[in-house]
Amino acid sequence: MARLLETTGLACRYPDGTRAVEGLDLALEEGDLVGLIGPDGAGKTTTFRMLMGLQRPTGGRIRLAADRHALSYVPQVFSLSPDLTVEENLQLQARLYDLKDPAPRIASLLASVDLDRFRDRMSGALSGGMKQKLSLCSALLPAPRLLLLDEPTTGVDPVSRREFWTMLHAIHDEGVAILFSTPYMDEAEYALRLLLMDGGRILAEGTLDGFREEMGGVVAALTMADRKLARSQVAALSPLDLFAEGEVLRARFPDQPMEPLLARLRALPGVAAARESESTLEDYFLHVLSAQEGALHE
Ligand SMILES: Nc1ncnc2c1ncn2[C@@H]1O[C@H](COP(=O)(O)OP(=O)(O)OP(=O)(O)O)[C@@H](O)[C@H]1O
Repeated sequence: MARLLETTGLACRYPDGTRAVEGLDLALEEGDLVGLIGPDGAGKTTTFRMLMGLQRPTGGRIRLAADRHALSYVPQVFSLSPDLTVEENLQLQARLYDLKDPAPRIASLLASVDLDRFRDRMSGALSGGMKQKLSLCSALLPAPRLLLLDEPTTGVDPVSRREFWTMLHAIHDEGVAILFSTPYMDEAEYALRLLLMDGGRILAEGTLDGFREEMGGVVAALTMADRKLARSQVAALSPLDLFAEGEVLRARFPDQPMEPLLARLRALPGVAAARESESTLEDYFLHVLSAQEGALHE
């Protein structure tokens, strides 16, 4: 697969001393559909801004295989004019990209995201989901080979989110490589490859199945009658990982038959119920973070 973009040791330290990105090695290729997953403040936006040439790196380098127009970007915040209609915004962008005869392309892009009915609506009056679709059309106007999307679904309702992912997959099927960021762990399922980012660094790279295999073990999800008691009782069984997710306690144990383990857990004081669970990306994130903390304290 042809390499589209590569960074080595990419870093950004803001003037106030914040190290937003540290030593990022990233390679994106044709056919890629990569999710950059990390909590608020992980350094995702800063990474995108550096890739787009909007933020000057303070270390490392970026190599673009194709020319800059092969790269398009949908920023996190709606950045088209609210005072222009949907169609006018795209006409303006087409002019900025110096596209010849853009009308048929604008029409087909609007139809592909079901926005053609709203072409005369002021962009500022669109819903969050519709604004996202318009931003997507704008980014696709110059027919990019690589599309960068910074948290495209943050603040979008669940139905529109699903619809947005269907559209993105169609775009990917047409041969556009995609790098998206998200703080939502459940959106990992939409990516073919995952990069987990925190504190300006990539903590892990791979697939959800690969992460599950690496972690190994079996996971039990416990409902607690008494949180404190349940936690200390389960901790006494020396699980590999243990953390609370809302009202549920998740515990990962070494590989073993599930039913006897569940029976043992159900019998513990403070535990109301126990069932088998599949490892999630959140489990892996916490697993990696706690392994790092462990390494720091060794
Ligand atoms: N202009 C700036 N000056 C100083 N620090 C900044 C600046 N912009 C971002 N930061 C800090 O850099 C770190 C990374 O921020 P960044 O916006 O890249 O993260 P993010 O993963 O995109 O999170 P979010 O979803 O909150 O935007 C954070 O600690 C943030 O507070």
